Amino acid sequence: LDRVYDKEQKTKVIFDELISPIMQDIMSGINGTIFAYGQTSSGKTYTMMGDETSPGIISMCIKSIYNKIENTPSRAYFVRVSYVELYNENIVDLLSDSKKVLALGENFEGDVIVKELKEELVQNCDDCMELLKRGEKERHYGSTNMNEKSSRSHVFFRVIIESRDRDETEGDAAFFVSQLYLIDLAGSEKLKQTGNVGQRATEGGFINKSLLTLSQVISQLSSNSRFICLGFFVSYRDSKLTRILQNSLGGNSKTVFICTVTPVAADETLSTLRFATKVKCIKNRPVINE
Ligand SMILES: Nc1ncnc2c1ncn2[C@@H]1O[C@H](COP(=O)(O)OP(=O)(O)OP(=O)(O)O)[C@@H](O)[C@H]1O
Repeated sequence: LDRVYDKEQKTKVIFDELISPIMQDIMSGINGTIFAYGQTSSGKTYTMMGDETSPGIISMCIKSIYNKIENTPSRAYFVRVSYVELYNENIVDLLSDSKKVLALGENFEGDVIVKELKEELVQNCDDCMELLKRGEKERHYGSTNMNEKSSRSHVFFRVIIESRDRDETEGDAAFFVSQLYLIDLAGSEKLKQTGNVGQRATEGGFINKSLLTLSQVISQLSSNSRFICLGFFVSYRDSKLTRILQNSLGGNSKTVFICTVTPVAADETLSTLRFATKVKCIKNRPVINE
């Protein structure tokens, strides 16, 4: 693995050591993805969202983006944000008042997109944080025996950054376009440990199934990494989670997986570490999107 952090380490250290270099690239047209992956109650949401005393990775990324914008007056930046939840295999826009279930499709370049997804143009750091909070209120959380406030869905906060040199005339200017995906996955869970029944058990079933597909895709990518360019089969289509993440997992993105573990269950820790080891073998091919 690239780094191992113990429980004393602050999220800020992870940001400085692993995420900060990606933030430089994001501002220059290279896509980035940051995942939190691990069993239930191991600290994924704590790491990504933070709490009153410790800011999370997402707010640090937002601050870093606007810091960079303020310090680069020679370029004009346009920032758009979307926030999506995948709950029981249904995609819902957390920033839209309508709770309509959205479909997946492909754009002209063949990249997977969420159809009819609202993208908000954001002018400053405070507005962006406000959107994050607004979406956060709409997310599905629920109480289980393992975690009083357990994420019942996977959530994808996406920031799209376009920029051009202010000296060039608008029509002729080359645009950099990059997207940063910040993803808080729901955690794998065992019925015996969570004590879930009814709706919670149904949610747990969907969570485990999508994570299993993610794990299979990671296995295929890690063992066939050299052959992907030759069209090796990868089962992205087996779940919406892996379809949405197609580009971030085996394509044009610099991707960081933060894998969280807890001593509560040793076998789950082992499986998370195996997953992390496989992820480390995947070779993406990020390019500047101009
Ligand atoms: N590094 C940490 N320092 C202090 N508290 C933490 C830390 N990591 C997690 N916690 C606390 O542990 C509890 C579980 O964490 P969290 O909800 O982030 O887990 P999770 O992996 O997102 O779980 P789930 O998959 O069920 O949503 C929370 O009360 C959280 O505040």
